[in-house]
Amino acid sequence: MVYSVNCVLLQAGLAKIIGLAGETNVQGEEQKKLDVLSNEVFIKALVSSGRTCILVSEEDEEATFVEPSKRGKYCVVFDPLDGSSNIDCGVSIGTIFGIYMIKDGGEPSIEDVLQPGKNMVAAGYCMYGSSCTFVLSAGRGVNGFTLDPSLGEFILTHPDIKIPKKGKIYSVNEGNAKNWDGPTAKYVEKCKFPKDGSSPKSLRYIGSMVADVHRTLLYGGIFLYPADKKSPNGKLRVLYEVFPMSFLMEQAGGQAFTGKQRALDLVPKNIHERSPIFLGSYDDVEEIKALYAAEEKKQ
Ligand SMILES: O=P(O)(O)OC[C@H]1O[C@](O)(COP(=O)(O)O)[C@@H](O)[C@@H]1O
Ligand SMILES: [Mg+2]
Ligand SMILES: [Mg+2]
Repeated sequence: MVYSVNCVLLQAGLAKIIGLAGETNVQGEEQKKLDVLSNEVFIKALVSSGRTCILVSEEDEEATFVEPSKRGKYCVVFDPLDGSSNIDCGVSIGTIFGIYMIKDGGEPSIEDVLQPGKNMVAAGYCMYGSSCTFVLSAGRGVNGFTLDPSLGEFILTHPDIKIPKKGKIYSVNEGNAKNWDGPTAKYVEKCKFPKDGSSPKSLRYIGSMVADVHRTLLYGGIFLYPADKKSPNGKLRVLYEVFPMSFLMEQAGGQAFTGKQRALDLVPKNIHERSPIFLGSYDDVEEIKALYAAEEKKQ
């Protein structure tokens, strides 16, 4: 609920607030005004909800520990504004979040969020696009809601989302191709020039994870942000990008793989850790898993 109200506010804010904030975040990335604003909006709302105890945001170097008088049992990890580079040209962006729960009566500690993604109790995202879409899983399937601006409410428009078992689209930043490892390069080659007589897959890449994953969830296919020679751990952040999207994919019948293991089994050592990620339709992820397994056998 807190999330959906804030997503309405952010959608409204998008019309007015574009441009740079003049700061960089902890990861050395240029912050946009909307990165800063959305971070403040979510932190304030989550603290005042009285339901949270630890907040981890992409935009803050350290986790926020909620003061005892306002504390609840949930830890929220979030990317307040995903796809910042697309703000100024009006392309879809979003908010991604995952939720952990501390044990009853326990004193919150950073270990409560340095947990594998499979321990999340819920995850979701909101996409601010041609419509404002809220996708949520509390561990029993995935549901999609669309904002009705006249009511100011999200309406259940996509009940029980299931990702197609196999897709016809792959989504990756091909500008990094010269630095990819063997299995990723082979997989993309297969997408473009299949040798089994099937049709080539179409390439679609927006550069906002939330939009690329949303399309993958609804239409099927695969989203890849692999490791490369320049970024051996990939680019996307484990806690608030990789885990929530992997959680949703599995709940919708798809898979999420890091190149080494099931993504949701990863145990992050720090709150801004990164990981390569391949997620989407079950059969498509199965193919890339086979290529990484073959590569491992060779070594
Ligand atoms: O421009 P690249 O290297 O393809 O990276 C695109 C990825 O970076 C991101 O924009 C990172 O998210 P932020 O905007 O939250 O930093 C993802 O949304 C997207 O998948
Ligand atoms: Mg992001
Ligand atoms: Mg962001």
